[in-house]
Amino acid sequence: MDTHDVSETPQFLELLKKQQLNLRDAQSRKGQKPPPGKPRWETILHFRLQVAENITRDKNLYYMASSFVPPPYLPCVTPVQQLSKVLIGDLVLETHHRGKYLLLRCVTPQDRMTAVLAIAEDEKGDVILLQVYHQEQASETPEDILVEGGVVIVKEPYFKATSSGGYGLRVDHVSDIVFLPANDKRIPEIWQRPSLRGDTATTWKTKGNASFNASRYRAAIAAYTRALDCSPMAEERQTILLNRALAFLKTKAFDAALADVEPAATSSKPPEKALFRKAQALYGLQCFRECCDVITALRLAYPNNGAAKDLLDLAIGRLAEQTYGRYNFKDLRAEASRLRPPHLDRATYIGPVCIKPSGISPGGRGMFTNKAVAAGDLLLCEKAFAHAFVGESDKAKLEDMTILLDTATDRITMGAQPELINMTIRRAYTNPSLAPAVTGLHHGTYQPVEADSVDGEPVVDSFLIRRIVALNSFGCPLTSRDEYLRAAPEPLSTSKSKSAFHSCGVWPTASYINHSCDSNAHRAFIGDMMMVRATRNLPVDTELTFWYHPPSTDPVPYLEEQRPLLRSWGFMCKCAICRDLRDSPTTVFRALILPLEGGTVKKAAAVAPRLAVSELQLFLARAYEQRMRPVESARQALASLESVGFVIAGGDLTSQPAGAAVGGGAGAVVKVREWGLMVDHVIDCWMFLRNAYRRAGAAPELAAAAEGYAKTSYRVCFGEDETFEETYGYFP
Ligand SMILES: C[S@@+](CC[C@H](N)C(=O)[O-])C[C@H]1O[C@@H](n2cnc3c(N)ncnc32)[C@H](O)[C@@H]1O
Repeated sequence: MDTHDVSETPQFLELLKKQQLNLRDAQSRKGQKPPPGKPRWETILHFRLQVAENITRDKNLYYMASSFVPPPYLPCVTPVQQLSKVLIGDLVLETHHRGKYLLLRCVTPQDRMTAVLAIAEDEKGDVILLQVYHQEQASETPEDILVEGGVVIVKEPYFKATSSGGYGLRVDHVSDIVFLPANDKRIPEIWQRPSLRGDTATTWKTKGNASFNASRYRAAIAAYTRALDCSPMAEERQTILLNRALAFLKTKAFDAALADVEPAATSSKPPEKALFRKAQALYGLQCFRECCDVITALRLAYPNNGAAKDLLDLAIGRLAEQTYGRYNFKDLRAEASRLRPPHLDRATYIGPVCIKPSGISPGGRGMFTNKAVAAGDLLLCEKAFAHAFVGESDKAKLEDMTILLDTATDRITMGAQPELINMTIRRAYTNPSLAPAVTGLHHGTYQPVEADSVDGEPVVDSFLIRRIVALNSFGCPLTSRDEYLRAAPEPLSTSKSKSAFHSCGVWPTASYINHSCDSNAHRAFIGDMMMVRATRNLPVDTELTFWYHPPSTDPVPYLEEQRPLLRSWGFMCKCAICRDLRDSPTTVFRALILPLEGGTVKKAAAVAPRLAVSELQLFLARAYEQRMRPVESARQALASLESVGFVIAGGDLTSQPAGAAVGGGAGAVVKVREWGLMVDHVIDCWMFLRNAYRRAGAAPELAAAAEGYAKTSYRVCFGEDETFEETYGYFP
């Protein structure tokens, strides 16, 4: 939703078509052996040169990367011991070798492109290019994923032509590759490396500590695991587990950290470190109540632990956010402008809503109110499950953005989607307890595997996640308020350029909200937090909707309006605005003639919101205000609101005799009877009204009411109203 779709840009379309042709060509060789390739030495030398070239590449030069999505295939769910071994020479092209596995040793250092690459050999000495996707990014770890001399098992290997014209193994699912520890019995003798002298729990623990101190957490975890394999005594075992828990915390593997601290933390006299690390893991998993309980116990037993007090303060703050939706939005804004990426340490609040079968999305689910709410109420304030940020500078944009070309769906997007897919896969894989929040989201017709673990490891289907990200991710600005100000007319505008949403994220709870152009909820962003508020007064059990794609403010034909919805999400909207578009004879009639009927706008709420007309009236309200004509400005501002569905009682200045104090006495009210469509310019309409009432010398209640409605609209559009005065202070 709101992602930068470039599916109709000719140069990208051409790239996609070329790739589809290559794929078809490759498919025609399915089942064949590849022609004899370069000799082993040449393959290795060529790859080493490529790695060296990438290391010495001018770091000031950036190219926007492109990434092709191959046809989906399922992850292996058969345990390794039930698979039979094959050799490189047995592989045939464009084939998933189901029921088989390859044992490989890396014979070069790794290279990093979209995937991690290395040349690997089998036991016969044949070599092959290995491409492993969705591993930790270079920004997350200084460690190599494919280590020269390291041995891996590739389950059900997929052998295919590469985009550069060669051949290689492609591993898309994280659980389809097993990194064998050096002491693994499956490693043939010829590949075994000399063991560490002594090979005791203590030597491996010391090695783990050294790796940890060098921030090499993968290596530390592997060393601690080997130390545990050496059957240490109870006390040392506990130390090793607590050390490994800390390394897991560093890699954000909170489930694993929790499992490691649990024996010590639940013992009769839990050590301080065990309780503290348990509390940290619970915080990372957003289990704030449990986190508070553990730190409270820790503070009782160890009252001088200052770090525990700090963590308790944080956890109490998170718990208030999670339980009551109490956020300090000014702080959120300040952090979002300071932090890069703008990932805020905040909790998710799920307000008066529930998930139920939808009345709009056939056979699907939707989100409903579970009690009556008023316009402006907070329904949801959700922290992203994953959020891929694209920086503001041109250099950052080139670094962070990728063109994602999906050969199966013909969809091309520009932005951080490949990074978002990667982050989502990694988070679901690293913390299996969090995975269902994402894997349970809508995924269209994609049929995932049923198993969620194999060989004690989680199975995360990368193509399922790709599909889920395609159907459920949101494009987002750094903050909605700043985004609005960038594009707003003077004097609000801070820039002339209008930015597209290249950053994007996955907010699983908000993903249950279905689309309607005539929506009753609105989303806004501050960093990686999404606020969803009601745009109208809603009774209990109302299905909530917001825009996936905002309705056009220009008069456009119905089918054009539907195109992005149909292409990206596979449905046509049937809301009042769309019905109106479909049934009205011409766009000209809708845009111009109808509103002028009888000199006034036909009661908009009785028909359907008309954005194009509303914008025109807003323009007039502004023009009249600039010419100091409050009566006309108020009339146009009211008309603009009515054109987007507002039903408003009172507030009109026209009926007042010239020169008289207007709007006074018993009739001095302006009251919203029904809220309309919450487009951003609604705030301006209310502010023009407030100014008109003041300038015309109307009763102060009118100006106060108009400002109150402006503030509610501001809260809906930007998620908070704590910056209202700061933003609208310029109004006289
Ligand atoms: C982000 S999901 C929304 C939640 C989804 N209904 C579910 O069951 O999880 C997007 C999908 O919901 C369905 N959908 C959303 N809005 C719709 C609408 N107005 N009419 C029909 N289907 C809709 C489409 O299948 C779309 O691809």
